[in-house]
Amino acid sequence: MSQGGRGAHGRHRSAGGAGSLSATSQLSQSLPELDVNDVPTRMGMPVITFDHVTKVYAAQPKKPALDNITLEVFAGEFIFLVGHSGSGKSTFIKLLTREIKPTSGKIYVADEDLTTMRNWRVPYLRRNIGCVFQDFKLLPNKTVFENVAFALEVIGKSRHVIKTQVPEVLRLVGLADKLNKYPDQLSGGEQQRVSIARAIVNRPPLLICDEPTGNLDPQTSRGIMDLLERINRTGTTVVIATHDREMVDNMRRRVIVLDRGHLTRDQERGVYGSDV
Ligand SMILES: Nc1ncnc2c1ncn2[C@@H]1O[C@H](COP(=O)(O)OP(=O)(O)OP(=O)(O)O)[C@@H](O)[C@H]1O
Repeated sequence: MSQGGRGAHGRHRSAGGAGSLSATSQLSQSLPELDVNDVPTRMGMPVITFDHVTKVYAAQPKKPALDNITLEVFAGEFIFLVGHSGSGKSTFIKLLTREIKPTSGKIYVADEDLTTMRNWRVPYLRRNIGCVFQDFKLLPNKTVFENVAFALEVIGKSRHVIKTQVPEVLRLVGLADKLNKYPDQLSGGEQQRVSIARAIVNRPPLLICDEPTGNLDPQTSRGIMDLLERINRTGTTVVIATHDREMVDNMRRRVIVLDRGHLTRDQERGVYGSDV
């Protein structure tokens, strides 16, 4: 076990000032898709770097939501982020998607410095991060196909790309026969599969899941975790915030424990543990 001692590189990288096309290609170049048989851990550039990150919300000035967090996540890793309610997991995720900024410290996603990133670049960052939530967040008046297609439409993909990629990703998540169903015609597990399909249809190198099995029974949860593991094997880096003890203990992946904003454990092939 290591206690979060990886140490960030402390690099100072420029966000660059190029136009939107260049911004997209820079991000996708720096967040490469890996081959199934070539999933290095701890090699090359980290996908995520937290370098002495502290986040203090104005409403709680004396109690940092995250306190001096330093860690690195490498391409192809599969990580559980665990901790009691209020320990800082959602804050960690919101920092990664640049929903919020740290009070101090540096955050990099691939080579991009999120702390100095201009607002206009944030949508390009988010194209490289798929997000899955506990409550699925599907559009109720769109079909399964349309929900997934919408994620491509909003980033300007052509009809040809949509017609090819949407059925392909729905096959991958096991929903090829539900294309024309509406969310309320699906089980919870199926709805979560749609939301995973939507998150990965643009092939982001990083997938972040906030309590993906929180609303699901144990058997359905296992199916969702199998799917996330399969996605990880294609090279996608997966970060999962969860309270699902059984899942964490069964899967034995890297476990990062937060306790009242502190990183208290960073364990290879970890368990949920009695400190959570
Ligand atoms: N917008 C906010 N304003 C003020 N304090 C906040 C805000 N969001 C979160 N906090 C506080 O920051 C701390 C960390 O909260 P956070 O939501 O990150 O925890 P969490 O581990 O995700 O909890 P849960 O498991 O319940 O989702 C808590 O003390 C919380 O009350």
